[in-house]
Amino acid sequence: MVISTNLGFPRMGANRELKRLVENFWSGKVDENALLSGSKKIREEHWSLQKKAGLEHIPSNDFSFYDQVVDHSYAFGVIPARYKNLHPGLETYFAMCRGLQKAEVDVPACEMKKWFDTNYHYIVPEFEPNQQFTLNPAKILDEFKEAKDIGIQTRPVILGPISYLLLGKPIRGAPHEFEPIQLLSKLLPLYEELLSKLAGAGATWIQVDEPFLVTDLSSNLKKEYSSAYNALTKVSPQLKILIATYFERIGTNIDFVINTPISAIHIDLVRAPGQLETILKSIPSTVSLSLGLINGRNIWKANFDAALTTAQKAIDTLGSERVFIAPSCSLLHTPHSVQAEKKIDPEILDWLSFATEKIKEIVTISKVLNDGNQSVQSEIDANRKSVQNRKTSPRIHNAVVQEKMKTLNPDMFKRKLPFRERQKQQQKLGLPSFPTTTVGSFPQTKEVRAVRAKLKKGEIDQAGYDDFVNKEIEKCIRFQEKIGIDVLVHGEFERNDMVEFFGENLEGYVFSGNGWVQSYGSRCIKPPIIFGDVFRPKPMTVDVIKYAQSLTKKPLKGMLTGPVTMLQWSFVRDDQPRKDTTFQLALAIREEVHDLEAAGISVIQIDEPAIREGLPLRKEDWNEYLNWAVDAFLLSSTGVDSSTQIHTHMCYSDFNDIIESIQRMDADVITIENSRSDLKLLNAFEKHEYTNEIGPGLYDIHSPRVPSKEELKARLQEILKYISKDLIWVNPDCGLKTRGWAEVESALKNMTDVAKEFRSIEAK
Ligand code: MET
Ligand SMILES: [Zn+2]
Repeated sequence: MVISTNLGFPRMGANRELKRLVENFWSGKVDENALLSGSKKIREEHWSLQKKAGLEHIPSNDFSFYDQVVDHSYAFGVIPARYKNLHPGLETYFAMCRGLQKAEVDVPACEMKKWFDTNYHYIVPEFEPNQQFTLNPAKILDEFKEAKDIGIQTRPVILGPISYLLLGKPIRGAPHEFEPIQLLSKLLPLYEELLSKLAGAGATWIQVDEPFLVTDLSSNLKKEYSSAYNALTKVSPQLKILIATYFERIGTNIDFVINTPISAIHIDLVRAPGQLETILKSIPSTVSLSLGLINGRNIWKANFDAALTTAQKAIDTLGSERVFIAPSCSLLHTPHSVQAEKKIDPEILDWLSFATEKIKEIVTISKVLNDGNQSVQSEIDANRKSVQNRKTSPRIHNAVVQEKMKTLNPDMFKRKLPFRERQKQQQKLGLPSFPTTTVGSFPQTKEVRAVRAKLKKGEIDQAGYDDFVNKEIEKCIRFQEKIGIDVLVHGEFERNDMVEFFGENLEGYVFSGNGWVQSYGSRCIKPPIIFGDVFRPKPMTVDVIKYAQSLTKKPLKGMLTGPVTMLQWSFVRDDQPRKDTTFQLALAIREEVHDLEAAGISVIQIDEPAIREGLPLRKEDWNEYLNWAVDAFLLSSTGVDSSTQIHTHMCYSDFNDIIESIQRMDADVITIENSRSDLKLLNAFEKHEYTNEIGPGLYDIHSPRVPSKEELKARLQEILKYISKDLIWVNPDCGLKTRGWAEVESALKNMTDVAKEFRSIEAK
């Protein structure tokens, strides 16, 4: 008999109840008791929902008030010294997550980082070389008991010791040679104690997540891994350990695993279906295999027939007793349920499956494998019909797009002239040295958002809305002219979000009403869904940009979101390679670029903030990705005259390892975020002799602080050490939409003054 299992359920609740609960707790609207009882209710609902669906291995401790990694830090006493004087309990916990400012206390939050290649962010643990660990297992044990109290035996989920340590960083000032993994032998006894307590409470299976097993690990970790799992498996004869890997193939890291007496291993067969064969060959006869068949990171219905074929292959080799059916990873990365979707077109809605539906899929597949089709024949028929309909629907396949894709030729991926010659032609823009610009958005004030909400509710009409936006644009332009910005922007007031705006204007996209996914803490995002061939039915930004340009004699920069970012920040099709979808997006943007140029716009920015986060987890896969990602950018940006200046923008700081790809993007100007990290990263541009123009963010827009002129001068001086002065642009490090006007005015004024000062020094 195969076993139906889940690796983790989204925490927020059907209507983001958890978000509201913790936010109300933070603002003092509800007390700790209300928080605890409210969250207990959410957990119970989620367990019951999975139980009712017929799922056998139901996870516990997949819940968190903020993030599962910070929960582990709290459970093992990994609390940085700066929080030690706070009240133990929730005050300390939330201070680590979000900082704390109250009478006499002012502590910043811990660093937050992306969870592997997802859009979920975790709180980075900080380890001291002589770190002391203390076990505080209450949360993990209590949640197990809570479920037991309502008659549900759960499989607790914990993060394995190797991955937990590898996710962390040394505290600031720790000696160079210190690496957190050196703490393993000290941490292990606490993991053993935790497991023994769980066994004591009645747990029989435990899921230990070791996602680092899908990354390139040094072989000396192998010893650490063996000693860790040899110890953990000895804790209790009644406790079986499942090691969970996800997001990529386990590869040769399987060697780490198979020599330890674990009871089961989970593999991601959605991301890495090819690994099944090898694993079936190497898996020891005492180990069960958990098949990650249902996509835990996307929103499409599973293809039952395909999943059943794969599962059958595993059963043929291992026997059904040793096979689990599972999602590819925790369902944390999918929304709660399609039940709440009232507005999505019914044809498309029928193709979707969120977490609740995915649980049912897992159960149905398990039933077929165990008892044959009889009891679930109607589900199988419905699934076949839906899968078939999606494959053949005219909504998905657009002949015009397909034809266009066939006509792509190498000339569409390069500018007509090399950068140096384009640079000469772009002198027509009449820009001074140290030209100033911004990254695009200006403050999205409460008022701007309120007017957009009114439009959505039908309280004002489109003309009224456009009128309002036009006035904002005019104000924004007058302000930029007044302080002497050289390349102006319109301010992006008409855009709710840089991806959603374009998604709404392109065909092939659909938007959920309630498809929220946790991004960090209580923050959720609702990624657009790309379901079909993408195309641009009509110009998207030309009218607004033309209007903005008509207000000024200075060059006005047209603002677009790049193809890779459009892809990365959406739920994407699983019926064609990501590359193909990205190229369709690129073609749509290329057409927009063309129309902007024809409308007289001679500076166009195509933002690609997400290009780096698309990097695969395995280094050997980087080139393939970077090749098509850069090609997509080139396809979107190169159809212009040499005198048209193409800008791009990226906001992250590690440029070193992809600098050659950035060079290949061949944007005339790139503005980058670098003000939060130090300027060392500009080394990348110097060392690799990056040839095009660069605007290293002169100040950090993520803080309301107004940088002084002295500060800005010092930074620009520093930048001059790395980048030759004829290539330097002066700009903030990202868009200004989250800031208030007062700060923006002062900061930009200081920035333009400093640029002017540098020009006049140079003139002398
Ligand atoms: C996350 S990058 C943001 C770029 C966009 N043009 C903006 O200014 O908001
Ligand atoms: Zn940015």
